[in-house]
Amino acid sequence: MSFMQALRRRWQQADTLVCVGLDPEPAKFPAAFAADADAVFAFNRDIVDATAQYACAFKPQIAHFAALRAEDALTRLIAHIHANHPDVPVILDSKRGDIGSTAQHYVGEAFERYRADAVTVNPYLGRDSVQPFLDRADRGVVILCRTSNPGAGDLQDLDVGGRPLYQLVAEKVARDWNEHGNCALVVGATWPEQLREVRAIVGDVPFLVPGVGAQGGDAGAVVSNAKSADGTGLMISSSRAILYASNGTDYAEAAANAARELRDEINRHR
Ligand SMILES: O=C(O)c1cc(=O)[nH]c(=O)n1[C@@H]1O[C@H](COP(=O)(O)O)[C@@H](O)[C@H]1O
Repeated sequence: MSFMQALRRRWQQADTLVCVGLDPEPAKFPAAFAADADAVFAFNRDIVDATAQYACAFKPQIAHFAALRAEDALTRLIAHIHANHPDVPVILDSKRGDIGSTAQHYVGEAFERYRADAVTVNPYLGRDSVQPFLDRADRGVVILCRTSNPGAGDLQDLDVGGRPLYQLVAEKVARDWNEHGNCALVVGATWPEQLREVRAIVGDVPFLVPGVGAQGGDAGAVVSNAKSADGTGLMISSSRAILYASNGTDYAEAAANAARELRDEINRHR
């Protein structure tokens, strides 16, 4: 089954638009992990198992693992998700982008090495840099459009023939790059107006929407402005607010509660 089929099925069957972000920061782990040599894997595994029922996707962020030399933990974590929660697709957040010959190796990294179902990609180098990802019709290509950070507009809002650049990115992806129907767009929860604008341009193309929780975005406004015609179309992603909801012995339960509360808040606005 392709990433898009798995995502749509998960939206329907589990009735959730929550994406659980996996961004390990050992300093924030509960004390019980201090003596655990495999803490990065063990903590994330516990979070995954506690939150899977509320998740339409998991999104491990690669730098959080690589900086800790924990690539092996990332490999095992994704294998654990596939084995134990096979209905929940995995988006590798690596925001890759390079000339085509190098991009091919990033494709191998995401889909062969880590066995992710989808990957985040930076479109700044243009279509040929994204093409090796687009060619993998079975995998999702999640393309940065209007990011959640305060400086998103520095470049993404620049005027290109009377329109901001992020709108052109949205249009190109939806009309030209999405030949296999495997594209999604990143639009931050911190920008409700832009969410509405991009939805109007791209029809039902799914959005990955980070920026609720720690970055302060309003999940209700995201849903009202950016849901697709059938009330889905969104992977609303939260990392720290779920992962570190408690650093006590109840960390897994607290993470599950945070994910459930986010799901319920989202569903109230659908
Ligand atoms: O592609 C992303 O996932 C992403 C895009 C974006 O515009 N903003 C953004 O915060 N992210 C990622 O989403 C996560 C947000 O984490 P929290 O703010 O803790 O929920 C981090 O892993 C970011 O790298």
